[in-house]
Amino acid sequence: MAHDATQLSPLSAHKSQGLKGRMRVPGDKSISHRALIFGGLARGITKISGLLESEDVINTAKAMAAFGAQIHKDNDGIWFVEGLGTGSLLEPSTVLDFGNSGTGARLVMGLAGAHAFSTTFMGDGSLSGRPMARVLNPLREMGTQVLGRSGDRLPLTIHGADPATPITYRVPMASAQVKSCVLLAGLNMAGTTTLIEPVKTRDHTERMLRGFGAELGEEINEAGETILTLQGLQELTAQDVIVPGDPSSAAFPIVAALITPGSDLLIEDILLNDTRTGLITTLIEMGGDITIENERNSGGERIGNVRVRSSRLKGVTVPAERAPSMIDEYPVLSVAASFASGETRMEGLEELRVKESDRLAAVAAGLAANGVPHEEGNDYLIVTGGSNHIGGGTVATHLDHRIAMSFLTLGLGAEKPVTVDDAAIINTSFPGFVDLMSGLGANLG
Ligand SMILES: O=C(O)C1=C[C@@H](OP(=O)(O)O)[C@@H](O)[C@H](O)C1
Ligand SMILES: C=C(OP(=O)(O)O)C(=O)O
Repeated sequence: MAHDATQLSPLSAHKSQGLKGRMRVPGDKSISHRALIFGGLARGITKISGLLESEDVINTAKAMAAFGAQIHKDNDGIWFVEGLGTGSLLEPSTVLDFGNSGTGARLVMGLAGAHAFSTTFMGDGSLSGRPMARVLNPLREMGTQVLGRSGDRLPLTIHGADPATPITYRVPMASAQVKSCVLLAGLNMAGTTTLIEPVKTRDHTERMLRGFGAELGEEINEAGETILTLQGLQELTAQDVIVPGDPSSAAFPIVAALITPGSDLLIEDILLNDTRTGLITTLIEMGGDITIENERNSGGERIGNVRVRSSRLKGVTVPAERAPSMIDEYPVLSVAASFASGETRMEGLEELRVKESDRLAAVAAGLAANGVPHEEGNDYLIVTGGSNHIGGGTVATHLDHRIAMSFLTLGLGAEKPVTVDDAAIINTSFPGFVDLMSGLGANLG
C-alpha cells in the first residue's frame, strides 16, 4: 500500500541500554531495483532472493510489470521475473507511480526514454518536488520528447524517438541514478553510448550489466575520469540474484549500538562494495569499535558480517571526496557526531539538498529541536557533540525515511525522548525497522 501523506504516524524513541543480538537487515535497495529492471529486460526467468520488499522497490516491480514483464513471488519469498528482451518493452496502459523513489523513477525513465511510445510518471509529494532535468536532459539529447509541468518535475510524460540517437554524456553531478539512466537508455537503442563519470559513484548498474552477460567497456582517462562504453541492444540472459543486506539500512543499528552503552551487535551479510562503505570508514576513524567478519564474495559483490560495540566517539573531518560512498548516510552520521567529543565537519554535501527532503536543512532543524549545536552551510555541516542534555524535541520528517530513522536513533542515546512526526514513511526503504530495533532492545513507542 502506498504511503498516505495525510495520515502521519508519530513515534518516540527513549534512552536505551545495550542493543544486543545477531541480526540481518533487509536487502539492498539499489540492487533490488536493478534486479527487477535487468530481470525485466533479460531473456528467460531471473530468480531474485532477498529482494527488498519496501514501497520504493515494489513500485519498480509494478512498473516492470506494466511494461510487460511477468513477475511473481513464491511461498518462500523468492521473486521470479520473466523478461522481454532489450528494446522490446511494451507501452504501459497505466500511469507509473513511483511513490517516494528517486531511483525507481530515474532509472525507469532511462528505459522508457529509449522506446518509441508514451510513458507517464508520477510520485508522492516528495518525489514531485525533486529535479528530473538531470535525467531528462540527456534523454532529450537522444531525441526523447518530454511533456510536463514547468521545471521538469513529476508528473510528466516522455516519448522516445524512432530511432533514438545514442550519445556521449559527461555526468555533471555525482549521481549513480543519472549514470544508470543513461546506460539503461543506451542499452535499449541501437549504437554506442559513451558515459564519462568524473566522480565514481555506486557501480551496481555496471556490475549487473556484466552479470547479465552484457559487454561494457571501461577505462580511466588522464583526468582520472571513468569512461564507460556500451553497445546497445545486447541480449541479456536471466540470472539468479542474491541481494545482500543494505549497508544504508544497517547504518541505523550500527550507529544505535555505538551510542548506547553496553551494546554488542552482529549484523550479518551486509553489502561491502567500496562505493558504499564511507560511513563504516568514517565511524572507525571516529573511534567506533567496528570489525568486519567473514568477508567473502557473493554474486559479484563483496559482503561480510559487521560486529559493532558501544564506543566513545571523537569528531573528525569527513572529506568531500568520500560523499558519494556514503551519500544516504549523512543524516545518521550527524546523529553519531552528536555523541562524539568535539566537532565533526562534513563537506561536499550539495546533493543532500535534492533528496527526499532538503536533508541538510531537515538534519539541521532536527538537531536544533534537540539542542545539538551545529552550523549549516550551503554544502557543509558542522556538528558539535558531547553534550549530556540533548533530546526532548519533535522532528519534522518531510516524507523522508532517513530523517525519521536517524532521529529515532538519536532518541535511543539521548537523555530526553525524541519524537518524529511520521514513522510510516520508513516503509519506503526499511519495512520492519521498528520491530527489528525493538527486538534488539531499543525503546521505541
Ligand atoms: O543509484 C542508486 O541506487 C542510488 C543513488 C543515490 O542517488 P543519486 O544518484 O541521486 O546520488 C542514492 O542517494 C539513492 O538512495 C540510490
Ligand atoms: C536518496 C534516497 O533514495 P531515492 O533517491 O531512491 O529516493 C535514499 O534512499 O536515501
